[in-house]
Amino acid sequence: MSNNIKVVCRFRPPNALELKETGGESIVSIDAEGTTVKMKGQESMKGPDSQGFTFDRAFQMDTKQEEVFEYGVRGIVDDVMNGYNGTVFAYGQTGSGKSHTMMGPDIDNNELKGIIPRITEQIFASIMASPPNIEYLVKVSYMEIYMERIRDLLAPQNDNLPVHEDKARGVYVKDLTDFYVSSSLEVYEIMRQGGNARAVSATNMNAESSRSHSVFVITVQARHTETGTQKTGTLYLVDLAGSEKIGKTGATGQTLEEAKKINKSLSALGMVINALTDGKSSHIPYRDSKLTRILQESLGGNSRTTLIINCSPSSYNESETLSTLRFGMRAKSIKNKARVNAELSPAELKALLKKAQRDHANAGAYIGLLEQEVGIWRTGGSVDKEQWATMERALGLAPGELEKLVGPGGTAAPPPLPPKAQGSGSSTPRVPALERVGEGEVSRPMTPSVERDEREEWLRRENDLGDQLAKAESQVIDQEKLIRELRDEVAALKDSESSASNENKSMTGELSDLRLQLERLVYESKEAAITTDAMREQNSDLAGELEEMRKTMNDLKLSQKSVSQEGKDKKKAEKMAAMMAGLDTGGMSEKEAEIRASLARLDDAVSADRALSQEDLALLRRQLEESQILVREQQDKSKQVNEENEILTRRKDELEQRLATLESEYEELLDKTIQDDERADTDLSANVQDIKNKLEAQYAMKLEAALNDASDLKQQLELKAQENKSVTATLDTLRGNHAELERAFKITAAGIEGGKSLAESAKDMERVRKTMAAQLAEFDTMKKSLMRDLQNRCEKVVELEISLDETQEQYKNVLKNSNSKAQQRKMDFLTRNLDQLTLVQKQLVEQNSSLKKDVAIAERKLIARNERIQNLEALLQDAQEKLNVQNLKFEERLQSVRERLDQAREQNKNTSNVNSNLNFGRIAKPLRGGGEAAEPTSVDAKRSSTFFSRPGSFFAGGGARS
Ligand SMILES: Nc1ncnc2c1ncn2[C@@H]1O[C@H](COP(=O)(O)OP(=O)(O)OP(=O)(O)O)[C@@H](O)[C@H]1O
Repeated sequence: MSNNIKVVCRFRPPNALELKETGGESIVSIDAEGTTVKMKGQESMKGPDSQGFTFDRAFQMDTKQEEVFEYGVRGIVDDVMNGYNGTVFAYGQTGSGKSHTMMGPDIDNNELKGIIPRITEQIFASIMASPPNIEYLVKVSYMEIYMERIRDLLAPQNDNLPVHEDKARGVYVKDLTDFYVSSSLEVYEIMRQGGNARAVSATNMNAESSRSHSVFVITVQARHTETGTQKTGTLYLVDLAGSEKIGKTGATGQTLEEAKKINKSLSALGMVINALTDGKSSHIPYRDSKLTRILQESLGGNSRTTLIINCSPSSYNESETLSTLRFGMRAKSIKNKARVNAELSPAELKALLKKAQRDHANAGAYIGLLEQEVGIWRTGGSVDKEQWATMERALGLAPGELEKLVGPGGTAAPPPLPPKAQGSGSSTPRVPALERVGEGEVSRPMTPSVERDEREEWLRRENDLGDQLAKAESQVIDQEKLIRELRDEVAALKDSESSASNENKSMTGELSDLRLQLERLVYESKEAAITTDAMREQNSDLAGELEEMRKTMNDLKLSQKSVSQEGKDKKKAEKMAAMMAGLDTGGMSEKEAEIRASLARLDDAVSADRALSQEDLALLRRQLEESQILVREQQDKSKQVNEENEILTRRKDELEQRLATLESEYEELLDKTIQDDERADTDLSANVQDIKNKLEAQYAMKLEAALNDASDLKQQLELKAQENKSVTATLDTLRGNHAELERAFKITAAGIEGGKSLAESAKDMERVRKTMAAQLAEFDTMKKSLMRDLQNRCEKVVELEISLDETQEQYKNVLKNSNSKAQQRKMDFLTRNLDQLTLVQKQLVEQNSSLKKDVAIAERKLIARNERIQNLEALLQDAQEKLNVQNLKFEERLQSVRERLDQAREQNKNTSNVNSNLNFGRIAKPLRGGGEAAEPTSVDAKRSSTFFSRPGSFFAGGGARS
């Protein structure tokens, strides 16, 4: 039965972009019948396009989903339920509303849901309404054609399925997973699962644009449970990829490749339509693309097909809309030959067998007759023309009877055996479908120039080749993937190699830098050593200078000391002079001289035996008185000396006490000064310590000297006491002498007065004289010793005073040390000098040590760097070795990955039938309706049940509507 493709056109409302670009103005007008579309755009006004495009139906922008379904699709679903194949195509540019039409924006929304949900619902509604003696099996599959590869969306790992064709099934996709479904919800779930697996890539025109063709297949098998007859209707729901020109999508690179391939299948579709409609092509290029190959039956074959062309009403997409409308127009004239896909029941098969057996028996009888005739002819005999072997004669029919049976112009096909020849004689009804099978009628377009007998073999071979091709393609793809991975790996390795070489370079650079640094360090080290030596020399020079300065300082100190000693001596001499000046020895000497002169005169008088004159006596008396006065004076002086001695002793004690006080004060002050100095400058602590030590040494010396002096003074005091005693004794003696002199004078005076002899007087005088002389000598000696003693004492006192002065001076100096500016300056100067010297020395020492350290560090660094260089070289070598090892490992791993991949593929193939998410659909679920066979509820129900409600009607050809 021939039927044209139904083409409907649907316009969508202008989208945001179009509103923005053109203000939403529509350039489309549809006539009152709703069949002809006219475009008002510039391009459309030229040529035949200006006449408009007439379709089965043209839908306005505001057409409801239901309307499109009712007009364009419902009939096809009915036919599918009746065992016909059906196809619904959605064609149009990206964003023209294909998905909107096919699926709809919301499955659960009654108004908005698209064709596919409505089809699903209608199928199950029809099943529910069908009589219970018809058993249905509904199964679905979902695939995508992307980049000329068929991917199973319900088992996405199968991404390059081959297309097969055989006599029984026609064209089909091998190994495509199908799921049995028993409700719309299950269908939706499967669609969702498949939709998730779709390859979607955004383009500039529509963010949700799909650049793959999707094909949703619903197969409905209906089996009459009583007769066993079965028919199968397959519905293809095809959402084609965007038909726009590549330039407009802004596709480049990979997307451009995709677009080209997609366009290849779309242009193949166009070529097929052209070939089908131009009326002269003997070859239809179905095999040019996977899409046209799968849809071979839908285009010019065994299918009821509706093409929905989706268009934009805006001038912005005018050229795309025009090309879409032209496509629709061309497709409109395609003629299909839809037929029911029925399978023979056992009874039909039996009838067929019987017919074949009968034909065989007829042929056998005819052959036997012919052989008989041939035998006659061969033996030279002849057979009358009337007796020639014919089928009629073989079958025992009257002449012309066979023609009556098969009809005029019939073929030489043997007529059915007469009832007698049919054995049982049971009548088998004529089955047109069986006759078609017997006649080899095939509604599918046949491959030209291939003999029908060879066709099966040819298809088998083609299928095998298709399998091999798919396998090879998969292998190629895998290989390409592998190559890509290997390329990536190689690139990564190259990168790592280049980075390693860069690292190597940088390390080499670093190495050379390090070497340079090393050389520089060696050079610097040498220089430092030289500098150190020079510094050492300078240091020793400076140490010498320091030593000299110290010596000079000591000399200066000594000279200062000697100067002060000289001054001290001078001072001492002066003091001694002043002290000694106080001691009036001259008077005594004069008196002594006078006494001595008187004694000499007395001696002279005694020796001359002359009597002493009154003058002499008066003189003697006077001298005696004077002597007495002198003695008294001497006594006074002695007393005075004693007193002075006591005073001196006291003063000495005082001085000693003061010295002790001063010493303690000095110590305190020294400590204080040192502490102050230490606090003020801890760096000077060493110097202060030096000074302190020196001062302490000086102090110890002075203390020792003072103690020595004190002990000397004690000794001298003892001596003095002894001398005092001796002076006292002398004084006593002198007193005795004086008393004796007085007595002698009295005697003399009495003698003179009493008339004693001169001789006695002379003797007495002599005695007195001798005594006096002895006493004088004694006195002289004593005087000398006293003078010596006095001088010594004076010296000691002076020394003590000087020592005291010095101590005071020192004390003052110490005081000044903290106060005196000059001293401070001097001290500061000296300290500075000392500091500077110390600093210089320190610096030199530090420089020296730092240089030594630097040299040591440099040497260490050098060693470390050398080690690092060696390490780095070793690491580099290691890395290269590792790289090689890794390379080998990688290759091994790659090999194992390949093997595992192959294994996984194998397993996948085996397990592809198991889908955890869709585990409800792998078992056939026969569905039976609860509808009344005799009273169908609707036209559709009628359609779906006509077949089986009247068994005879099946064989009478419950044909699809044309
Ligand atoms: N008839 C319509 N009524 C209202 N909106 C529509 C209609 N047709 C399409 N649209 C809207 O236009 C936009 C694009 O539609 P859709 O996605 O169906 O285009 P498409 O042709 O399937 O695109 P693609 O080729 O990318 O799949 C969507 O937002 C959709 O809702």
